[in-house]
Amino acid sequence: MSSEEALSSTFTDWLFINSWWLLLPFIMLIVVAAFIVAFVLLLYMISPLISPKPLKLNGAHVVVTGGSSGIGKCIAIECYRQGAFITLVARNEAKLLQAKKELEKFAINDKQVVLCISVDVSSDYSQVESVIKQAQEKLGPVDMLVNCAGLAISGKFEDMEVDRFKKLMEVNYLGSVYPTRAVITTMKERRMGRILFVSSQAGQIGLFGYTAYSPSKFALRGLAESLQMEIKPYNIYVTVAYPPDTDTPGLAEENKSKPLETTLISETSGVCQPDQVAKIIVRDAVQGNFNCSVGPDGYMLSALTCGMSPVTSITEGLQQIVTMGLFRTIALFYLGSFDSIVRRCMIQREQSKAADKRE
Ligand SMILES: NC(=O)C1=CN([C@@H]2O[C@H](COP(=O)(O)OP(=O)(O)OC[C@H]3O[C@@H](n4cnc5c(N)ncnc54)[C@H](OP(=O)(O)O)[C@@H]3O)[C@@H](O)[C@H]2O)C=CC1
Ligand SMILES: CCCCCCCCCCCCCCCC(=O)[C@@H](N)CO
Repeated sequence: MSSEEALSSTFTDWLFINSWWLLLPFIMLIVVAAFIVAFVLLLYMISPLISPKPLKLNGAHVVVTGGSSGIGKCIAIECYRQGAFITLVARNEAKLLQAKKELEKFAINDKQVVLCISVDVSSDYSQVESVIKQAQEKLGPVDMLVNCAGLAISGKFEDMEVDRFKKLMEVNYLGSVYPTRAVITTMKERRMGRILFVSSQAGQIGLFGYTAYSPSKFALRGLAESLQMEIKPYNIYVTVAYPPDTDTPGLAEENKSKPLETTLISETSGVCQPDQVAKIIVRDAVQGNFNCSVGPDGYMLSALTCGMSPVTSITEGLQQIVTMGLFRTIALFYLGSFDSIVRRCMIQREQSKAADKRE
């Protein structure tokens, strides 16, 4: 072998060895991609295992706080129509009796019972505990608890009386903690149950006028996430519902003192009918979905704000992964338009104030 030949053969060897190295990143890429595909397929395969078994409402005992009016009443009707036994909880007895009458029109068999209990869910835990005990003695253990009693007050931060901040936390947050605390032990013993919290779209985003209301609805999400992690092994499923403005006596009352900005911003997702909202909420609670949104804006908001919340179906998880960036882009436009509403209202107010002074 001439020295020239020897040189070229070492060069080919060198190239051969090095071209393998060059291929390595591609091989790794293919292996990683194969792993991802296999992982997704595996998740799909086990998805029926992680989706809870739907709750049978027929013959179940459903307790609805705030069940004498609005969304709560419609949720109670929806469950009653599917054969449930209902306990309505609220303060005003006349309204409770009126709601009971309305519910009874939807009976599907003659065994069904509607029980009314008058109590303030937010003031004293021992009272709430004792009325839940009464209800369980009469209609059996609670299969589903619907925390819907709530109050909305809107107004500018500096106009809001300071005690309103406390009031809203008491009714909307503690008023959901107490009934939940009162049913949870029995549910864990029975290894079954559903807990529903009615939050609001204002529990997903903070908006002008909701400095007191929004935090009380955000709090429910924190409670729900923590609680779900504790009770999932006991086969108990938590649902948080985030409705938009819904045509109820509660909304009519809130509208009497709503700032113009809040009205204009809330109009984005329109006004829903309580029976439609109730149907969606009951369906999600029965299925054991953690998240329950209403309408297209609600869907986008929920995907956008899912954070580390539990996922109840693989499809939901995949949808969140794929849509989040797009929805954030859309959200930036919404935020821009909300800012301009607020600025326009401010300028208008200042102009009319100046005009008043001149007169
Ligand atoms: N309507 C809407 O636009 C939206 C409402 N929501 C939420 O949905 C829930 C229901 O709202 P909506 O149907 O409009 O409200 P309504 O005012 O129509 O009904 C509220 C119900 O809660 C009861 N309630 C209020 N405070 C207490 C209390 N301290 N103890 C026991 N019961 C109480 C009321 O009865 P009583 O006064 O006799 O006690 C009534 O039955 C609320 O949590 C609200 O924040 C969320 C998004 C939108
Ligand atoms: C991709 C991003 C989409 C963004 C959509 C934003 C929509 C904002 C509308 C918020 C409406 C708030 C309703 C509060 C209702 C309520 O709880 C009270 N009325 C109770 O009485």
